[in-house]
Amino acid sequence: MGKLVVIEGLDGAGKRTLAKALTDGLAARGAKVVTGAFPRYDEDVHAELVRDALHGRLGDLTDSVHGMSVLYALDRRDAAAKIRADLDQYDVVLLDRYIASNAAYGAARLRQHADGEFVAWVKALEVDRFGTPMPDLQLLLRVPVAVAADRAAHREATEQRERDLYESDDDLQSRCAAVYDELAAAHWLSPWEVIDGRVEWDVEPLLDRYFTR
Ligand SMILES: Nc1ncnc2c1ncn2[C@@H]1O[C@H](COP(=O)(O)OP(=O)(O)O)[C@@H](O)[C@H]1O
Ligand SMILES: Cc1cn([C@H]2C[C@H](O)[C@@H](COP(=O)(O)OP(=O)(O)O)O2)c(=O)[nH]c1=O
Repeated sequence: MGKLVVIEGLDGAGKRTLAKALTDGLAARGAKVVTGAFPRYDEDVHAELVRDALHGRLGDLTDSVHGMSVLYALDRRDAAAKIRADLDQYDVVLLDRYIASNAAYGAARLRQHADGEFVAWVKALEVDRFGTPMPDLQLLLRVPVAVAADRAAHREATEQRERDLYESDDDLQSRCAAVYDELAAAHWLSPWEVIDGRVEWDVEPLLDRYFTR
């Protein structure tokens, strides 16, 4: 049975970059790794709707925090069987964003904290009701909001990728960073490790701690 490892953090924190480094590091240690990312924009109709909503194409849908969260949750519900099959076949299933993204962004939008009603609602929906697999380890890639915003802006300029509704809201990103810190401190759904994303990180100590065979 493989381990379900999740990378969480703000938009532009460097999650995609960390996923690549971890994948390479794990492969070098002989581990079989498969990676994925949520939302699955090009694979799932709910994720497609999320993209449309975040770019202003679904009217007032984005006004509803619960409505948006249900779409993200349905994307993961439809991926659950594949995640389970991958866990049978691989040593590590590495995901860029997962259930905690719904908890952090939704609670931040509602100005709640990690011990509030919304985070409990996400767990009840995704874990208890939908049976989406629980993570084994969650990695919070922690960077100051300004750094994440700069990186997201840089990527927008270099990759011609327009920032979406959440990405362009600095206050939301600040509140979201606070909820992420609380989720990590509470070890919500699994143990969490916090990685300092300001500096050039080294994944080897983390791999030594969790992935020695
Ligand atoms: N440790 C780092 N130092 C400097 N720039 C970084 C670092 N990690 C990522 N970046 C750059 O920041 C931008 C956003 O990184 P990315 O991995 O796409 O973030 P995310 O997936 O969290 O949105 C990219 O242009 C990437 O090259
Ligand atoms: C996966 C997920 C993402 N989000 C938010 C975080 C991001 O601001 C936004 C888009 O996800 P993101 O991973 O940033 O997609 P991309 O960078 O490829 O556009 O959705 C949730 O609110 N809940 C979720 O369950």
